[in-house]
Amino acid sequence: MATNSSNGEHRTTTTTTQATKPPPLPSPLRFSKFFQPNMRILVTGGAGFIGSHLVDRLMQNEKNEVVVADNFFTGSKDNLRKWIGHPRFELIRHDVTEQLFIEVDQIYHLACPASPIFYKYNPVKTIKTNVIGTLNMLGLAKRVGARILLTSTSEVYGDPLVHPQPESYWGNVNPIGVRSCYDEGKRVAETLMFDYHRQHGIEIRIARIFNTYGPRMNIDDGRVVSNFIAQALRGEPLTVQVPGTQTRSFCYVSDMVDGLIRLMEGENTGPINLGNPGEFTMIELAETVKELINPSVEIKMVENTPDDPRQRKPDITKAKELLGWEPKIKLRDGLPLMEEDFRLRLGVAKKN
Ligand SMILES: NC(=O)c1ccc[n+]([C@@H]2O[C@H](COP(=O)([O-])OP(=O)(O)OC[C@H]3O[C@@H](n4cnc5c(N)ncnc54)[C@H](O)[C@@H]3O)[C@@H](O)[C@H]2O)c1
Ligand SMILES: O=c1ccn([C@@H]2O[C@H](COP(=O)(O)OP(=O)(O)O[C@H]3OC[C@@H](O)[C@H](O)[C@H]3O)[C@@H](O)[C@H]2O)c(=O)[nH]1
Repeated sequence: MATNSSNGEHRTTTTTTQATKPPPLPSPLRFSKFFQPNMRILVTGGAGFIGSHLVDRLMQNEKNEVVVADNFFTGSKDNLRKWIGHPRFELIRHDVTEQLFIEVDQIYHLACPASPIFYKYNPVKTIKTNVIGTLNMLGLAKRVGARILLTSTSEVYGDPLVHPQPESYWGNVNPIGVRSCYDEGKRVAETLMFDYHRQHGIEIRIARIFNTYGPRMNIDDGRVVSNFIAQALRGEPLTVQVPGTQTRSFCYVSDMVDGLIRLMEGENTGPINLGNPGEFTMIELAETVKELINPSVEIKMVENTPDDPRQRKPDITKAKELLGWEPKIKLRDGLPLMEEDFRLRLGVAKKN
């Protein structure tokens, strides 16, 4: 340290770089227990839509122990019903804006509301979840030497001026808009991931997820696929927000989980786009849902919300080359699988 007080100011300059401390060894007791997992995995946000499907897949490996930390803001214990009480599974009611002290080998950090309605509900909390939550999970990763994967988002590209979006595109985001608690929050989360990687040698992985859909989405989640399916089953008009020509690319959840696990297990930090490159306007989506689920339903144009991105489609060249991953399930095949789940939950039987 050097102190300069020649002009009355006290400036401190650090001249030494801090050496990275190796993580502590796991507790010796860990290896004296009857069951020895190969891997103890933390899934934050594991009670949510993507998180609970990820947990299902991770639990299939009998050498994994899975710990879920969730504050149940948009997630539910119901999504994890089949694992509660299982000896390799633990569920903790925990808010990631608070520190968490546990011993794990990998962290899938998903905790964050994802539907615009929910992330805009309490924007200050959303940005805290993204920034403080990610900081806390990186602190945990540093303390125990765990590898950490962040589920970032296509929203980091904002209202993109490059189409389709490659990972090298820096985006077009409104930093003071109503979506910024989420998209700027995720951008800071990505920055934190890379700074911990460069400064502390933490093993990081970043997935930029594009719109994902499937069973277990909240019925009143507010996102477009769940809205249209619920509306079609209830016989209500499908609400297309104007202009209706805005596009999205929809990935079925099992493909997404496959991509996330490949990214975690592979050698690349990312960011890597994970999404289905099939691109649809919202009018096309409404027409497809109408045709497949309820041809008698009406399509109604309604008001939109500010800063809605006009187009979105992932360039998945990197995912193909680096992870050997590409989605298998087309929209027309995925929608009926989600319809089945929504019918059961809404109690609407299929007419023959
Ligand atoms: N589904 C998509 O289309 C999509 C697209 C891009 C990115 N993502 C990202 O993937 C992740 C999962 O999304 P999802 O669709 O499953 O959403 P979701 O809302 O179903 O799940 C989010 C989970 O995080 C929990 N959570 C929220 N805030 C928390 C907090 N402060 N502490 C602890 N838990 C908290 C919720 O209760 C919920 O269980 C999110 O990080 C989201 O940003 C999703
Ligand atoms: O009822 C509806 C709901 C939505 N929409 C439109 O559908 C499009 C998609 O909206 P959604 O609410 O499903 O989601 P968005 O694409 O805006 O954001 C999504 O993508 C990126 C993720 O990070 C977010 O978590 C996710 O919500 C928007 O253009 C919206 O205007 C409708 O036309 N009708």
